[in-house]
Amino acid sequence: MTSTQLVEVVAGVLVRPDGRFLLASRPVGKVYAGYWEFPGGKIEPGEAPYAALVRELQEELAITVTAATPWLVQQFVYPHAHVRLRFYRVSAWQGEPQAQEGQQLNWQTPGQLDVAPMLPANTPILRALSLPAITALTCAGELGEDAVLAALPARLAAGLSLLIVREPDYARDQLASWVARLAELTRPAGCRLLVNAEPDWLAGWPVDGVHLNSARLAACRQRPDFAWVGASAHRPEELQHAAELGLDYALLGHVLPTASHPDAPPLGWQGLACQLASAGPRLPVYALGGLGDADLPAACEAGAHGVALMRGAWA
Ligand SMILES: Nc1nc2c([nH]c(=O)n2[C@H]2C[C@H](O)[C@@H](COP(=O)(O)OP(=O)(O)OP(=O)(O)O)O2)c(=O)[nH]1
Repeated sequence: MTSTQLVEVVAGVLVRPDGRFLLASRPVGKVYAGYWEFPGGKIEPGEAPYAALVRELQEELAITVTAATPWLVQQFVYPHAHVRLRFYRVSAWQGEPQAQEGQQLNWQTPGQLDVAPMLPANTPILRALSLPAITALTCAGELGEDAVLAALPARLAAGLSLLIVREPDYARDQLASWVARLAELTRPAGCRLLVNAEPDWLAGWPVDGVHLNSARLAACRQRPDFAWVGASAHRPEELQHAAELGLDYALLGHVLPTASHPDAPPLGWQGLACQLASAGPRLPVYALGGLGDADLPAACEAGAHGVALMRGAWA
């Protein structure tokens, strides 16, 4: 095998209801033996990716997958092969995973990995796993700051861990004081706070990162220097650009009719699924636009990482 051949691989991220996910060690005799990976393996000639996933997890873990959705796609050049990895999130299966090939199995908590070493291609996957399924965007310009602040504690109590401040009509000083008010609630709750603004504005603000609107994303040539960086996208090419910059997530929409874009037709769930399939998302993508908590299963079914709620977060 030469490194110019593209080897197609599927891998399953088994996620339990408590949020923990399964890793397996690569057995003796395989390349990178002893490294940790997500269970899976090579797609056979003529085999559909989903069928390969079901087969591999049956062979390696003796389980039958009953619910899995496409998630991220990564390419990586190893000395032994150039691989394209299709990761699925597996949310339901029959049987209890049991190592069939002498591998070790270990359930891990997102963001708190305690096994090593991990296959190098998987680093972005582990970071993506620490992003929540539901994120929220503020819209205080429309609803009023007090309405958002009144609803925020319940959101934080329900596990909100990524809040994006989006106030396109705020001047810099107004935005700074709004962010400070929000940080008083988000900081103690361990919720990351990102702001949709000029990255230069945020020096010294109590934030964890920046969110680029699509115009800033288009102009961006290098990842801004923040712990967390996301962006808004409307087309597959913008998702690709965000991935090439090494951003942590993208928002894609609008999926359903929304007051933010009254004149533009919504993508719909089918349109979202088509865009995600054509982009082969290399970073987690949140569906955005006219959505509520109840839309999470449809978003995941379409291949999104989760949902981004705006008005639907504060109702
Ligand atoms: N299964 C799996 N493979 C991964 C992950 N990350 C990653 O870079 N890879 C790479 C390692 C290998 O080069 C390739 C998978 O090939 P493999 O040798 O494990 O495939 P297989 O289970 O079909 O094994 P074999 O029958 O060919 O021996 O993908 C991952 O998380 N899971």
